[in-house]
Amino acid sequence: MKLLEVSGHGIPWLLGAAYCLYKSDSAAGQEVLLNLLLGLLLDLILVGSVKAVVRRRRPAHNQMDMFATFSVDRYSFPSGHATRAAMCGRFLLAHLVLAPPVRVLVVLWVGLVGLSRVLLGRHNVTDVLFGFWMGYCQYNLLEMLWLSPQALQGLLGQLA
Ligand SMILES: CC(C)=CCC/C(C)=C/COP(=O)(O)O
Repeated sequence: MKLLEVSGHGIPWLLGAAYCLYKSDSAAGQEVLLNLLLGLLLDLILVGSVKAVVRRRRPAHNQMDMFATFSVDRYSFPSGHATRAAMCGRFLLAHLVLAPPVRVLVVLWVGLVGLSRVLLGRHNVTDVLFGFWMGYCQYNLLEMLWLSPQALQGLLGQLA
């Protein structure tokens, strides 16, 4: 359960995407990884905002022993792990060429991350279900905001 928790945490995803971006030598790879990073940041902002507005307490039996949390993470609605798993799961399925068994594993991982949030006592079922829906929608938003290489060049040009 703890391993599933780490696998859906923001830090490994952010560090992993940043490292792959640093190592990537193809324009297509860089485009995908930069947009993944954008999605991960967007997820943190949106989940933090909803948590701060709704302020639903975590289940009473939860022990707050998670690593690297923000102050809003004392709230439980929605599950940030569920939003991230759903969004990243869709991202991987859409942007990586994966064999069918691996695609099944990705979907299984998304479901198991959600299940582990409830079994670890971190969340109520509704936090996770809403999190899955929100993560699914966040992926749609990311597709709409998708930064093309041209947009990136324009952005970097403006910064320089
Ligand atoms: C410090 C960073 C980058 C992310 C925090 C990730 C986190 C601990 C989210 C809380 O998830 P749940 O809402 O599922 O408990």
